[in-house]
Amino acid sequence: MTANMHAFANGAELAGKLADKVAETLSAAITVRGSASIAVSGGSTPKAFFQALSSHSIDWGKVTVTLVDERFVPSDNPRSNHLLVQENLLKDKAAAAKFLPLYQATASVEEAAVIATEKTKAIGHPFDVAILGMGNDGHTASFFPGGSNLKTALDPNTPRGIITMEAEGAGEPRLTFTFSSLQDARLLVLHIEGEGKKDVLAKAEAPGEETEMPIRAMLRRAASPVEIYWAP
Ligand SMILES: O=C(O)[C@H](O)[C@@H](O)[C@H](O)[C@H](O)COP(=O)(O)O
Repeated sequence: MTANMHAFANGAELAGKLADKVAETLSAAITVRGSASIAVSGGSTPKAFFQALSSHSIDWGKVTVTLVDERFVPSDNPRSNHLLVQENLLKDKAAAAKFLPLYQATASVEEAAVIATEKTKAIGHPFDVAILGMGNDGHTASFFPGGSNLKTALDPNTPRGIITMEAEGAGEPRLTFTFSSLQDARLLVLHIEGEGKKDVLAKAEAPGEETEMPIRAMLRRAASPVEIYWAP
C-alpha cells in the first residue's frame, strides 16, 4: 500500500494539524454511522497531539477510544498507556468519550487478552482512526522484533482482536491489537517525531524482513494508506 508523508516545522504544528484531521474524521464517522472509534498508541510522542485533540468540539459522547497496545500494568502505574490517555486525552471536551482499556486485572496477561478482545469486539471493524507510533527498533503497536507472538501478530489471517506479546525491548508483557485489527483503519496514521525516527523510517522503507522491523508490515501491506505525520 502507499504511505504519504506529512512533514511539519515542529511538534506543536503537527499536533494541531493531526488533531484537526482526526477530529474531522471522527465527526464524519458520527455523521455517516452514528458513532466513531479510535485506537491510539502510548509512548512519549503523542502527548501534545492528545492535548490538542481533547479540546475539539465534536460529539465525544459518540466516540469510543481504545489503545493500540498496553503494558500489562494497572492504570495507576506510570508505565500505563491508559494513564497517559486519561491524563492527556480524556479531559476537556474529550472527557465525554467512552474509553475501553486493554489491561484487565487478571492473573495472567493471556486471560487479559481474551477479556479485552471480548470487550472491544463491537468496535474497530474497521477503526475510524488508528494512530501508530514507532520505536527506534522499528516496532509499532507491540509488534517488537523477536516478540513472542510476532508471527501471529503480523499474520493477515489472524482474527481481529488482542493478543499478548513479550519481547526484550518491551518491558512488561504487552497486550496489543493485531495487524489485522489496525491495518484497514479509515484513517491510518504513523506519528513519529525527531531526525532519529526519520532515519529509522528510511531504514524501514528499505528492503528487509518484516520481522526485523515490524513497522514494515504496515508500510508494505496495510489496506489503508499510511499517513505519516513527522516533525523534527
Ligand atoms: O506502548 C507503547 O510504547 C506504544 O504503543 C509504542 O508502540 C510506541 O508507539 C513506540 O514505542 C514509540 O514510543 P515513543 O513515542 O515513546 O518513541
